[in-house]
Amino acid sequence: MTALLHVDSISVSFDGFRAINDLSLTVEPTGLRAIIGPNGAGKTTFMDIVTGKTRPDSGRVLWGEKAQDLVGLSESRIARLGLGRKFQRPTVFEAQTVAENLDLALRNPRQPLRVLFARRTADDRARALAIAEEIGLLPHLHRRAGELSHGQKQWLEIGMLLAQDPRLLLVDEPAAGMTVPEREHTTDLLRRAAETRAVVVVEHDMEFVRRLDCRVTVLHEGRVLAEGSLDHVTSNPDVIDVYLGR
Ligand SMILES: Nc1ncnc2c1ncn2[C@@H]1O[C@H](COP(=O)(O)OP(=O)(O)OP(=O)(O)O)[C@@H](O)[C@H]1O
Repeated sequence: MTALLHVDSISVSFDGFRAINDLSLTVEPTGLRAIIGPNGAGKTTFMDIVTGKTRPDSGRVLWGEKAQDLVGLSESRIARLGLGRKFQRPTVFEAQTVAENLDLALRNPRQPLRVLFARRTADDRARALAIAEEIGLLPHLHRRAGELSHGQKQWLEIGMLLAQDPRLLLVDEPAAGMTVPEREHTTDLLRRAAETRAVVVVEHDMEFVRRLDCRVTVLHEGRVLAEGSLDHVTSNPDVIDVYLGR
């Protein structure tokens, strides 16, 4: 299978400090991947580079069948190519209802002109309902997003990203601040989303990562320290030393 994303030997320094150090990493077109690692390992910087927020000093970020290099492209251009990013804190439109939030996302897909000229089609309506059901918010369609629980806001934002049908979804610490049932729902949601696209989850919570039941990449000092199943990486002595503690 051709990789969807191939990060090839990227490095970036901030004030002489190498936050990403010759990092190479490959993401397949479908499935879940968890990225873990101690504070300062470079997880956020990795996502910043892939999404065009930070430009690497060297290396390439190759995307899709044509291995297009994303380095130097704007964040909006990269998003339009099919990379969606979910930040840790939910950023939904609090004054709008769940339905309105999903509508906005559906009318703001990867073609920016569509948002200007779009009329709401029956198809959009059906998709909004399908997404609301998928994220578990069908009973809350007409509530303002600001009234939702933290977990529900996170699901709404994931739904808004799914509305844009990204080929790769990058999700930063989705389980933070969630109750146990909310975490279980989030796991299900991400796993289903990963049936048809790549989903990369940066997460500290090892129980959550275990539930994701996927390939895990451990970052340390800006490079890959270990990769494989969670059991494989957590039995690696280097990972135990730098991340898990003895
Ligand atoms: N814009 C910046 N300017 C200076 N240093 C930065 C900048 N961004 C990141 N760093 C440094 O780069 C290193 C990697 O940071 P990064 O946020 O990517 O780590 P992380 O793995 O996401 O950590 P955490 O788990 O704490 O979020 C850290 O030492 C951080 O202080």
